[in-house]
Amino acid sequence: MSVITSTESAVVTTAAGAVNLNKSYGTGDATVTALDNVTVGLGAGEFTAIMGPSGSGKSTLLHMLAGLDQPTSGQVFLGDTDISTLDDKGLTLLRRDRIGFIFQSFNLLPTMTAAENIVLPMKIAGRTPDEHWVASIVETVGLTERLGHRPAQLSGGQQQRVAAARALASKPQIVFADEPTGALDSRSGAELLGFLRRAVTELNQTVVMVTHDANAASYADRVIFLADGRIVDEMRRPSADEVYDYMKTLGA
Ligand SMILES: Nc1ncnc2c1ncn2[C@@H]1O[C@H](COP(=O)(O)OP(=O)(O)OP(=O)(O)O)[C@@H](O)[C@H]1O
Repeated sequence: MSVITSTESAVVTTAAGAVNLNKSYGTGDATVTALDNVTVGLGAGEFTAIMGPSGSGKSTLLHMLAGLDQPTSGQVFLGDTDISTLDDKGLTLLRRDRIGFIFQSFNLLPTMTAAENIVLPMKIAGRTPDEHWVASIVETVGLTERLGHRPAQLSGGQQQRVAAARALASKPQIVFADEPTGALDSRSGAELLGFLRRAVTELNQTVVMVTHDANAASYADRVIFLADGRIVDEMRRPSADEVYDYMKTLGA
């Protein structure tokens, strides 16, 4: 989508977005509307957080934007590609080549070192990692001393930083993170969020993160609020307190 989104602070190119996106589960009386006519553009080179009460549609929106699930109706764009028109094979290639993922569970291979885990998806895809880029990611994530360690020899926070480095290693167009600090203590969570922040500010990456945590959202450039499957508001560079107070008005 080549839409340019104008904000009070900058003109931002859209990295991904949705137009009139709807997602329902089930049929008849049992139908659940998870997303209700969502239109949104996500800025390139920005860190966007998606917040909202439990069941508001955050994960559903992230899954649709990342090509992990098909919408009931509407369009989803990654750059200029309308991904709602792609078949399963096209979506698989798009996820492999153009998107990075960070999940709550780190999903590292236990028999491989941190360094091997970081470049594994690229090796599987038959791509040669850009060594300079991978080195800058590893340095930014603060893992240079740990590259020869296996996941079991790393703390949870270090494992999640390996997973984050893996997500960014192929220079994806966008990184989607689903509750990336959910399994971390607050200090490890802060380290991971600091890394995502630097990846955007210093390495010009694009990150979109679902979170329940107002403090985590305060690392973002923009926070989008969902309620009952709709976007109800957004804030730019809010403090944790501003996010927390707004979430209370949503009943969360
Ligand atoms: N596979 C599914 N089948 C049926 N209903 C679903 C399915 N996935 C999600 N839903 C429903 O869609 C709505 C939105 O769910 P979603 O997981 O996107 O919310 P969320 O904001 O991410 O919630 P949470 O913060 O609790 O993870 C909820 O009412 C949920 O029960």
